[in-house]
Amino acid sequence: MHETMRDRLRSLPVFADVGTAHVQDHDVPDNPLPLVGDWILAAGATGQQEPHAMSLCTVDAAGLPSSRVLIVKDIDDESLFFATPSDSRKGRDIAANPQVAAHFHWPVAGRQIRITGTAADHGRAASEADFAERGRGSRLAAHLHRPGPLPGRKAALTEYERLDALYPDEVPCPPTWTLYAITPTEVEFWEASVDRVHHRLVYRRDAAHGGWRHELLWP
Ligand SMILES: Cc1cc2nc3c(=O)[nH]c(=O)nc-3n(C[C@H](O)[C@H](O)[C@H](O)COP(=O)(O)O)c2cc1C
Repeated sequence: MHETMRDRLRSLPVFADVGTAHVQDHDVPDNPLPLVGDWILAAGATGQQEPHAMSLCTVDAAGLPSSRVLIVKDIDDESLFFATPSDSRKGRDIAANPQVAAHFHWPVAGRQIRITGTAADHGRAASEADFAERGRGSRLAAHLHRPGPLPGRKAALTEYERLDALYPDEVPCPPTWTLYAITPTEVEFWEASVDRVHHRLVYRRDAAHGGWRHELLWP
């Protein structure tokens, strides 16, 4: 019998080999942000590639959502940071509507984190410091970003070579290169369990109390 796409998708294993260690009550910190960093590093230790890659969902002025993957460059007690051009689609969306959602999924660890919050430009000095720490290839490539269609891949390669010759030493930071801070209002930690009784721990920022409140959620 011909195997349909439906059959093939439904036969793929899910949560076949997830971890059995879960966040325990005594591990639950007051602030979720350091725990996000801990989970990224723990996912890396399981062999997960790019454990600091997250999807970021933005919404444009008309309410149309879009998402893409980004690298997290830093996490402090208030925010997660990523860098991108301010005139990119996501940059224009954030200028129109700072509400964002971010998401990590680490299949090997059987974990995900969902974040909602607001994104804001973290300032010129921080953006330039981020740019200065990038490798030469990615600093040059940042200058390739521009709106509108690319006539062909050759045009991008030729432009890259022109930039390489133009900037033999220092590569200047493009004025649009921006380090953004995502300040979460909600962070949910989710862990798969082989018995399907998954673990969910949600933190919500509590403005009145000036900190975070957390609770468990039904699977
Ligand atoms: C693993 C991975 C990491 C990425 N990291 C970044 C990043 O840190 N910054 C960035 O601007 N784009 C990054 N990208 C490319 C983005 O996903 C996206 O294609 C690009 O930023 C254009 O997005 P936009 O048109 O929605 O603004 C990454 C893609 C992948 C797959």
